[in-house]
Amino acid sequence: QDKWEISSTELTLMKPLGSGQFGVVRLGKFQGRMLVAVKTMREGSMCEDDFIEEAKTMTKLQHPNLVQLYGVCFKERPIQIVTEYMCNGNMSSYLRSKGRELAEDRSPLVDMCQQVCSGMEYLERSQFIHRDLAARNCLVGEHNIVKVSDFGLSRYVLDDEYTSSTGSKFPIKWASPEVLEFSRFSSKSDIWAFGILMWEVFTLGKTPYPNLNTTDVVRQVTHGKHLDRPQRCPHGVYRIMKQCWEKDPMRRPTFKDLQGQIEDIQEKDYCE
Ligand SMILES: Cn1cc(-c2ccnc(-n3ncc4cc(C(C)(C)C)cc(F)c4c3=O)c2CO)cc(Nc2ccncn2)c1=O
Repeated sequence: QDKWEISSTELTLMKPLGSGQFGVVRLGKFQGRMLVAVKTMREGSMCEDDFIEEAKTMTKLQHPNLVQLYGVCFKERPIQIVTEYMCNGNMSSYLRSKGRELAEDRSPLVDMCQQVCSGMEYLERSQFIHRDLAARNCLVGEHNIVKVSDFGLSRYVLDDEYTSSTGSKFPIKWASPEVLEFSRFSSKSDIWAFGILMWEVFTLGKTPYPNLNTTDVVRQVTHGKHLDRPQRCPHGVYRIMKQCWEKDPMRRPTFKDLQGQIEDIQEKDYCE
């Protein structure tokens, strides 16, 4: 039995944590002691065989700012995906509920962006594309620890409403021009999404392009019109967001570049 294969006898399922793209996710116990999250795949929601093949690679992606994939139960169907547990849920809800406290001093907000950037820099270095980076797909643990979650899983979603760029569930507001026009995903389209995520952080979890419908968002993005600077967002931070929204993917920074720029802001903030 490979390390990444988990037997259902090693799992005890507990309270539901919510339902995601593939069905219910529950809190669980692994080997009777370690708290984990268990996704039980809803029939027909995922291309399971392709995912099981890829799971070996994904368990090897290990970083302090990535939600760790521990393994998969696939001997019985539906398959169950077992990951690290993050006690404070997704970052979007966390920003909307706890954002006030965070915004008293701006550094926790910059720090959350820096953590996501660090996890994404590791994925970039590993030539791994997230494809659906957004605050809702990051999770929060103790002490404002933030980790990137569900990276790469969108490749296995069978729901056309989500996968097709004209589908009702497609994340239009996080999509770069080349993704909207040609479905061309890359680490540079992850960079675009990271800029949108930074805007989510500094608006404490607002939905981007408020009051705009899909057609208007696509028109604005393809015509190079960007989100405005959020009220509580320092100009230095907004300059970073705008780099992520260069129309030409090759003119966007790398996550490595962004890591350095965000660290410079943190040092400047602390020295002020
Ligand atoms: C690991 N983990 C997962 C979740 C959790 C719960 C429900 N849905 C989800 N989601 N959310 C989003 C999601 C998105 C995808 C895309 C393919 C990228 C579209 C694929 C998924 F499979 C999920 C999923 O399963 C998650 C995220 O995978 C919640 C946790 N924690 C808490 C804690 C307190 N309250 C609520 N949740 C936790 O620790």
